[in-house]
Amino acid sequence: MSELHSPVPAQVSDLMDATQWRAIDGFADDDVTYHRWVERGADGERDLPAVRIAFNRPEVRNAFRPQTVDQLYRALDHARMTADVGTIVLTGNGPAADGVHAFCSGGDQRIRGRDGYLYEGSAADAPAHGGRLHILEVQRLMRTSPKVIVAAVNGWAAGGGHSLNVVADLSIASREHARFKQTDANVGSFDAGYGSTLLARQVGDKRAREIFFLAREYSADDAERWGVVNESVPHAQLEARALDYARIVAAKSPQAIRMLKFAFNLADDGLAGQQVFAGEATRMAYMTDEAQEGRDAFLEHRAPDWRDFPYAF
Ligand SMILES: CC(C)(COP(=O)(O)OP(=O)(O)OC[C@H]1O[C@@H](n2cnc3c(N)ncnc32)[C@H](O)[C@@H]1OP(=O)(O)O)[C@@H](O)C(=O)NCCC(=O)NCCSC(=O)CCC(=O)c1ccccc1C(=O)O
Repeated sequence: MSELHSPVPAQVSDLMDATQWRAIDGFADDDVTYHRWVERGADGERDLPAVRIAFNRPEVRNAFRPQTVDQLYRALDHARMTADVGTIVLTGNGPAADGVHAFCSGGDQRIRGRDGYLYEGSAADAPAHGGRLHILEVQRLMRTSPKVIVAAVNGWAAGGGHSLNVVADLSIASREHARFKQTDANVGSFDAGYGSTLLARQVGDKRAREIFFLAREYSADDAERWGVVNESVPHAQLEARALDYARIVAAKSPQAIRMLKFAFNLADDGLAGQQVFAGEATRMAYMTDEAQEGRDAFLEHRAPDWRDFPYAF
């Protein structure tokens, strides 16, 4: 436990209990906020095994522009590489000035060019300054991250925001404010990858077609019944429930959790999924005396001695 308390961060959302979080150094971004779960007590402060990543553009229902996607990717990747983090809570800040809550409403249609979404202002000089569609890179990172990603759907999940909920490992929705609508076809877009295919796995083929083809709004309770979220909870309890999930995940074996996540993904992700699963299997193999003998024999310029390591039966 650290002796010092970090400053209590700004209250970025109605649901965030700021006393349970600290800002993470080097991430003073504005389109996305990134916080580490902490426990502050009389005897100091300690980090707890979850982070909170939130869209922070409530005035446009948390739509993402290229800068938003860059910041989201950077935070997710930092969380991926933080060894004592088991769970990533993905949510939206708000509500907006009109009182409406949003998780994410997908790509920002105001800056959509002919070949993708365009950077604005000084960011327009970024190396990849043409049209971007890199929320798909975020989706892939969500799949390959060994952490459990919990979507805390606090309001609108529309278009590409609907797809992010689909890609998350677990989802909880605000009973009063979460609303779901797959609007891609309304605006000439189509998530023909995870957003549609995994959705069909979750809700069944006919229902997935209905959600995409008809783009009708549905509620948190519908989402729970159909299997788009794990549970619908009272709005005020949303983030606390996500942290309950984080607490439960933290009580499990980290190795078992990541092997299970990658096993769930393997068939749908094809060879790329097999590679991710196999990478973890290789890591486990490296931990054995047998693999160490292979390495040592090479370094000692001798033939490996495998006699202690029988072929399995
Ligand atoms: C979410 C709504 C249903 C909410 O409706 P409502 O509460 O009535 O609010 P509004 O009055 O509509 O909105 C308030 C305010 O916000 C602005 N706004 C909302 N959403 C967006 C948005 N996505 N882009 C820009 N601006 C937005 C809205 O204009 C209002 O502002 P005013 O100034 O007051 O006018 C409803 O808002 C809604 O339907 N929103 C649009 C949802 C949508 O169609 N999203 C885009 C879908 S396509 C997509 O996400 C593509 C991205 C993607 O994932 C992808 C797919 C395939 C390949 C690659 C990619 C990729 O990498 O990007």
